[in-house]
Amino acid sequence: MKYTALVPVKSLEEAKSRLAAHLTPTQRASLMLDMLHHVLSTLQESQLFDHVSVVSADPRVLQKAQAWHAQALVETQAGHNPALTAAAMYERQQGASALLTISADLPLLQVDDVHQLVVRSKSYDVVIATSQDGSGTNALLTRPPLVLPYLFGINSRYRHQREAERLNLSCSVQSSLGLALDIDTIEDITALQRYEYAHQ
Ligand SMILES: Nc1nc2c(ncn2[C@@H]2O[C@H](COP(=O)(O)OP(=O)(O)OP(=O)(O)O)[C@@H](O)[C@H]2O)c(=O)[nH]1
Ligand SMILES: C=C(OP(=O)(O)O)C(=O)O
Repeated sequence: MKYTALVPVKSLEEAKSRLAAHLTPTQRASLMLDMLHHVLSTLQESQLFDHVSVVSADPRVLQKAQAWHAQALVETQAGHNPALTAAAMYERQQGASALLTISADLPLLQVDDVHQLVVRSKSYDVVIATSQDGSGTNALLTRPPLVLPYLFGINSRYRHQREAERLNLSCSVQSSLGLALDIDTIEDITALQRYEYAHQ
């Protein structure tokens, strides 16, 4: 079984747009890259993946991805779902038998979170890791790749679950702090700072 991980990253100028009122463009780009570095390091440290890829339209992101020992995939189809679909087709061609798609903005992600996802995927076709409010998808592990179409966007957790049901795929939902706390809003940054203060 060849597990591969795929991390989609928006162009830095557009990333973290919900933080535009609070952070300068330089701060947003550097926050994004710091979080990406953490996610890539955690995936690599887990030693669960044949390799880790980053798909982005941004040359700066792709350059960093390579420097951090990930494979850089140029976004050939614009937008979150099309970019992932094209990249997943490529990974499938390269022999991936299971594919984890995971957000780049998970600063509390730990090896154990990733380990649990992979363990669960041995018994299910699809594993979904939810965002904090339960409505989004922060990670999606499918075996084989593309057995479920990517439906990221509003209420994607429910849309992925319903589509899995429609396609008669077994599906499990996982929630853990490391997978749930994605940094989108100023409230998320406050929650992260509180967590770090309490655990320092
Ligand atoms: N390659 C690629 N990745 C994307 C695209 N849209 C979103 N992502 C990535 O998908 C994950 C979740 O993205 P969002 O939370 O929607 O976007 P964001 O930049 O983090 O935040 P907002 O701009 O505030 O929506 C992050 O890793 C993003 O970088 C896209 O069009 N192309
Ligand atoms: C973050 C999500 O999607 P998008 O990036 O497309 O808004 C999601 O589906 O939880």
